[in-house]
Amino acid sequence: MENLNQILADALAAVAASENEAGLDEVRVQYLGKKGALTSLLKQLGNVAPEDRPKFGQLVNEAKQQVQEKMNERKTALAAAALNAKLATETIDISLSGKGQEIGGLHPVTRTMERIENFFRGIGFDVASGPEIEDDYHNFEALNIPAHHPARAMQDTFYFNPNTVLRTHTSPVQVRTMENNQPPIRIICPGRVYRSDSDQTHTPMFHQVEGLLIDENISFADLKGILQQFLNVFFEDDLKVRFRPSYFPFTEPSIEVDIMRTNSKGEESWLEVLGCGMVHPKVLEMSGIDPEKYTGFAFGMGVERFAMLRYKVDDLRMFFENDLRFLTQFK
Ligand SMILES: CNC(=O)COc1cccc(Nc2cc(Cl)ccn2)c1
Repeated sequence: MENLNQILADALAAVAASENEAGLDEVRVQYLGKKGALTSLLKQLGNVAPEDRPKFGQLVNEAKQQVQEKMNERKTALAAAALNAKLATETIDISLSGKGQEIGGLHPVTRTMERIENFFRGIGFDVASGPEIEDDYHNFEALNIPAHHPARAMQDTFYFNPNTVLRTHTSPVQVRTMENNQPPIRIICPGRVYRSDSDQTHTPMFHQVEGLLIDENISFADLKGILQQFLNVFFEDDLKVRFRPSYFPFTEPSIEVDIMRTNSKGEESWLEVLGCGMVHPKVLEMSGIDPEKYTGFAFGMGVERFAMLRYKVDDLRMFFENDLRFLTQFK
């Protein structure tokens, strides 16, 4: 009988000492299995006096029952511990500060284009767009740029083939608008343009906004008034503006517009900011608009140039390098 008590004590100690379900199962096999220590005791029933056999059998079964109950408790405890351990690795501390969602911002060139657009939308212009891959006619000929004109040369223009180019300005959008609409026409055409000469102050792709206003009785005074007002609003200053004679094949007269800049030492200088002029009668005529009935003016400006002036950026390449230290300043 003391043998049974010793085996029972060992079994209960083994259950309590089991670290995991596998260990617990080994204890089950060791004590309750077919060849288990407790089960084996029943095989020794033959050695027990007949009158003691019922009692002995009962004691052994009670011992097995006790071990099984302890094993069930231990199995439950081990499972709970395993679950808590797993949950502990998956807990999220909701009191931690969030990663935060960075808000984006617009590119300075985009901001400048929208600023220019907003002014002209405000005085009744529509915004027109068109293809960046253009045919020779819409990019040059319709603008009175003859075949031998230097602007058509390869050092300025990207050619796909003799008749297909990357547009060198957004004027073709204005030509297409004139071809498809009769006056009054009031549009601005912002967009990408391409020039094959690239160096420190020129990039092969840059942005322009051109404008076109055609109606009856449009005069040079309208041109001056609207562009003076645009420049004052854009630069938020009552600027001194100079309209200087120039030449473009598509306007007559042609004008280059300068604004007066004063540097930190108070020295004044004229700075060219855009070109404009009264639309050449031949350009109107080629696009189906009667120059005897209608007159108009047009202008063109480089967006990066305006962005550099407004944001005091001194290197054109900054706009294209996507350096976040530069771009995050414009959020
Ligand atoms: C950056 N751009 C500049 O310095 C000068 O741009 C200019 C100047 C004068 C006129 C135009 N555009 C234009 C368009 C048509 Cl459809 C007819 C006549 N003119 C663009």
